Amino acid sequence: MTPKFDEKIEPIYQEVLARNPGETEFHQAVQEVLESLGPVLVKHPEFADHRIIERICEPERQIIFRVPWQDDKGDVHINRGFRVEFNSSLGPYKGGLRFHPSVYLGIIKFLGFEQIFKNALTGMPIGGGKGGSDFDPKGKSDTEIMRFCQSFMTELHRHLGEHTDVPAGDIGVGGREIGYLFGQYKRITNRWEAGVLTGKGLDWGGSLVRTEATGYGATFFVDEMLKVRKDSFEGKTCLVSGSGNVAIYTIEKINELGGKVVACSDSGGYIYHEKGLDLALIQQLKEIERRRIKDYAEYHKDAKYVAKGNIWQIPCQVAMPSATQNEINGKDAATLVKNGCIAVGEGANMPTTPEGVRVFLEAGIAYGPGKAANAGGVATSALEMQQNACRDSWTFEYTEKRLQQIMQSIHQLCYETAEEYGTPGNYVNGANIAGFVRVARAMVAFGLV
Ligand SMILES: NC(=O)C1=CN([C@@H]2O[C@H](COP(=O)(O)OP(=O)(O)OC[C@H]3O[C@@H](n4cnc5c(N)ncnc54)[C@H](OP(=O)(O)O)[C@@H]3O)[C@@H](O)[C@H]2O)C=CC1
Ligand SMILES: O=C(O)CCC(=O)C(=O)O
Repeated sequence: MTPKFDEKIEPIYQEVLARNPGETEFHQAVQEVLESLGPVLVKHPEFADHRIIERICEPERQIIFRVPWQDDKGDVHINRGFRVEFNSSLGPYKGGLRFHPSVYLGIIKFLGFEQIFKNALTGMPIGGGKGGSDFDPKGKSDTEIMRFCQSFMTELHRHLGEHTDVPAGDIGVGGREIGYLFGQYKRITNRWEAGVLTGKGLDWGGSLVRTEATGYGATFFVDEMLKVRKDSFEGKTCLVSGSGNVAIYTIEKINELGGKVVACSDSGGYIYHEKGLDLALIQQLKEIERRRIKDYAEYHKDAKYVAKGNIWQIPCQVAMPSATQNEINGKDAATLVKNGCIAVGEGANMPTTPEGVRVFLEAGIAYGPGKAANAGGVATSALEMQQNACRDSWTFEYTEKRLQQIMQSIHQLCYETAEEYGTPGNYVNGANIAGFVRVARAMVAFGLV
């Protein structure tokens, strides 16, 4: 599909393609933002004078390193580690670490690029970065995970600091991995520096609600989009892809708001349970036993497991992709719309292809892009940093209220910005423009750095 750029922006995009060959996910993330920015340059010619778009597309720093580790049999393995410190205009680099065999520089750069604008939308003092490794945690023992994390942090620690760069989790990195990473950071630096990582355990500097935050936040965002349409989750049939951290807490909050989630998935296939998913069972299988979603059907004979099935073919009113990038293509989007879907909220990062995004926008459904809808995770990480800075810990109720207010204000900002720029209801434009303008203003203020 041909991208639609303003004539001043087309050459910038061509330059990004030429300078970053083969990084298709990064190209896609840049395309999506740049398509929104034409009217911004008309309103703010100073951004063009300062070549803000060109500068924002170039990471401030990219770190690639070797991660050697030993498995339980004593065999040696070599993985590759990454940290892309993309933009520190609004605060220290902030963004998760992904451990997955598909990871390469193009994935980390797309995630880091998205993170710049997402973090700006939160209104909190955090810049954008992302990292990870092509290490596959699946099927590894706890001791293998520990040795890998220790080796990864042995290199990464020199680039981190509470005022410099603050990682957290993403796919394949949860509380267990953050524990091993924090332990190694503490050991190497001889500093108990809580603010250097977020997603920590509650006994050692973590924040209540950080575990739930991305899923809860995405659900709050969809709730706001529904309110604009004088609607709610009450009685809605919903699909949530994935069955990891984001998916689980999306399901929990949808249930609380009166919706019914009938299907979720993992990379093996999806489970369909017409009367509504048994969330306690999913948590037991995924969070505790680290099993596959197909095992759900062993416990519920009226549920159906479809190996390699396409979850988006199930009729629903609300869809919340919460697994990975490009999981909804143009055809899936058209199927969702045809089957009566009225709202899509992206818990995952860039889960919809550009063709899919176009289908949703043309259909006029409520479509909340990831950089706005899933910002609750990183926003609550920033709340964790605030608690660490004042050596405090807040209650669940207070922290969740703060999260909800942040999601409401992100929704409002995207909604109003879309209107201001002549595309009412287009949250893609609203999020891209509002996030970009915040970062661009700071970059102009700093001069040429
Ligand atoms: N954790 C957070 O706070 C935030 C996460 N996100 C985004 O949310 C998404 C999910 O992250 P999170 O829940 O933390 O990760 P988890 O590792 O906890 O869960 C990921 C889930 O997605 C599935 N999945 C991953 N890759 C693929 C794939 N290639 N094809 C099909 N299914 C896949 C996994 O299945 P399997 O186990 O079979 O691989 C698993 O069910 C990601 O896009 C992440 O970037 C966004 C904001 C914050
Ligand atoms: O909490 C964080 O710092 C990172 C969250 C994240 O990786 C994301 O928003 O995609």
